[in-house]
Amino acid sequence: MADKPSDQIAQERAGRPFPVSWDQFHRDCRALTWRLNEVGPFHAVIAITRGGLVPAAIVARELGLRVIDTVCIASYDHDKQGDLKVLKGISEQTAKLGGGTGKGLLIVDDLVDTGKTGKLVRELLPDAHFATVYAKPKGRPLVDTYITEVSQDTWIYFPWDTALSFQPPIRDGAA
Ligand SMILES: O=P(O)(O)OC[C@H]1O[C@H](OP(=O)(O)OP(=O)(O)O)[C@H](O)[C@@H]1O
Ligand SMILES: Nc1nc2[nH]cnc2c(=O)[nH]1
Ligand SMILES: [Mg+2]
Repeated sequence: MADKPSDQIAQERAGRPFPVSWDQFHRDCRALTWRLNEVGPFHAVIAITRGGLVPAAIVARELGLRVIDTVCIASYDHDKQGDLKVLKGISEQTAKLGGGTGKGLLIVDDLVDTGKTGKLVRELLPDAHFATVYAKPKGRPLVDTYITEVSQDTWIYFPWDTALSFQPPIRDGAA
């Protein structure tokens, strides 16, 4: 049988679609930074790629941090989670700043869902502060600071994954 198109799979998976605009995302990142500003100071920001790159840039700008590193992890193929792969860890230089355990380092990701990614990063840097913009209930206990909680059956659509498109009128069956 032919595979379903990926947009159909995403639609079926998206029990509750939660689309986020650039404007909203920027606002939520700034709200996250207000909270983080009370917790720091931090030596460096570590973005979990790729989704963490955008919030990390905004948070780093607002906190005045210029040392930014990445942990590169691949897990979801679009909306299906496979095995986690650490494609790249943090640099030796950043590891030193965090005393080997991540103390004083700020890890940023766009969201936690099942918490698998967060758990892996926590194992790498147990004393780092882990912040996400959005959190679903299963992953929430792994996060130190987040802004908005959404239900586990929500699928968040980020502005870098979406584009404006025509919507049929509600009366004609639009969701
Ligand atoms: O809590 P979890 O169930 O582990 O899911 C959360 C992770 O899933 C997404 O990343 P993804 O692996 O899709 O890669 P991307 O950031 O490159 O889009 C998201 O950006 C988080 O990093
Ligand atoms: N875009 C997106 N990626 C995810 N990865 C895990 N959960 C989600 C989600 O709700 N939205
Ligand atoms: Mg990610």
